[in-house]
Amino acid sequence: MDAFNLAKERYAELGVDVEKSLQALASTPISLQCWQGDDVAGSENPNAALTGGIQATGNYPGKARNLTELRADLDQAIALIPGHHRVNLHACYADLGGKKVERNAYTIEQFASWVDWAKPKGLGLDFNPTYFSHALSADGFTLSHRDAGIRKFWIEHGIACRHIAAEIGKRLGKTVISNVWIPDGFKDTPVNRREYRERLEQSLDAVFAPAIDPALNRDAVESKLFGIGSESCVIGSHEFYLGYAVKKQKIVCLDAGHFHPTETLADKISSTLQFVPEVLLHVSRGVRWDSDHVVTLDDQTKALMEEIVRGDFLKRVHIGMDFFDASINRLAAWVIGARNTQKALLLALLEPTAKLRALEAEGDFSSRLAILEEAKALPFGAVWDEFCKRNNVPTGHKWLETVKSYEKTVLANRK
Ligand SMILES: C[C@H](O)[C@H](O)[C@@H](O)C(=O)CO
Ligand SMILES: [Mn+2]
Repeated sequence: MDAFNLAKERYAELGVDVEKSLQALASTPISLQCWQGDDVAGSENPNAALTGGIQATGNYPGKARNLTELRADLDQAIALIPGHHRVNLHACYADLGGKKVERNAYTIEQFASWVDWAKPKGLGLDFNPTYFSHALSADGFTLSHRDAGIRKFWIEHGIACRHIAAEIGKRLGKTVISNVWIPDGFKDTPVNRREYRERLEQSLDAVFAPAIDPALNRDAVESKLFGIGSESCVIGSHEFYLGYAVKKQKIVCLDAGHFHPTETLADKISSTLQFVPEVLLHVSRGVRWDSDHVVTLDDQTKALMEEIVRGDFLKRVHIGMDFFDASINRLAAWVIGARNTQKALLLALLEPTAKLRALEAEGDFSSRLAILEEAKALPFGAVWDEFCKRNNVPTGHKWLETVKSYEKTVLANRK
């Protein structure tokens, strides 16, 4: 018997249907963040500084210099990730065609070429208004700004982006998840947090006022603990957005790097989903701070996927990645991060959850712990390899050969 069929038997002994797990994995897309391909430079002015308290560190050669290169890199990375996936766009990746268009005047016209690229591949797209790297966010404030004119500009940008997202959803026939993240915050202790948060609530109400078909676009809000330059206070904190999302029934975006290092996203899934309809994940890896390292198959990511599967939440959780590592091959970063996110999910899907639940319900916590620990030694690798084979992507580290050859033939020519 081959390794996969032996693995199937081992899992079946614990009541796990491997084929069902593989089906669930195949129908769970991962949204690949386009900004990993060019260090969050965007297409408006790729040489402008990245602001908003986020940083891509490293200078690995070959970063995409325009949308054509970025899409080619995405195509190559996606070809090495098993399953069907999505690409997460930021508004600053508008296709301006050499024209000057302000962000509050963006329409589907600036994103039509993304749709044309995605549609024949069956790729879904997600969207984000861009509230950073812009003259009107230079002092670190956008939707909560004390200047009404600046707030108006960013509200208009937010509304424009929701309409763009809805049109993308319509053209692709796939719902777009739009995520609002703003950098607003204080380096030093403010004395009027209240006023900033009241203004943020009013601005968000204005952004979300136009009714949009939820089958085309759904809105998420993303909190943060601190950023570079907003160490003392972030206006859009977790409590702020959780409260807002519960009140307005919006999607809560949980970024793995946006909490205190001793907190885990895993524990937040079931409590958040008790009060809001859906959760969007920014799967990431903070090393000592919100450093946006590439996702590894670490305990945090495994625990996160376990909670989603154990709570039967897969249909209510959108899985996206958010890291930007410029110190390694940028395609490799996408592939490593996405494959690890999927491996963590597969591990969770292969857990003998029904058996464990029954033991827990009986109060037999000794057996629960014993089975949980023994399950860690089950032959998961053979199931992962089978998933890769069925999806015509390389097993093991063989995908690296393709990335290396792409580096030599394509990336090396980008000087
Ligand atoms: C580029 C993204 O919008 C950004 O990373 C945001 O999601 C975030 O996590 C900021 O820290
Ligand atoms: Mn994020």
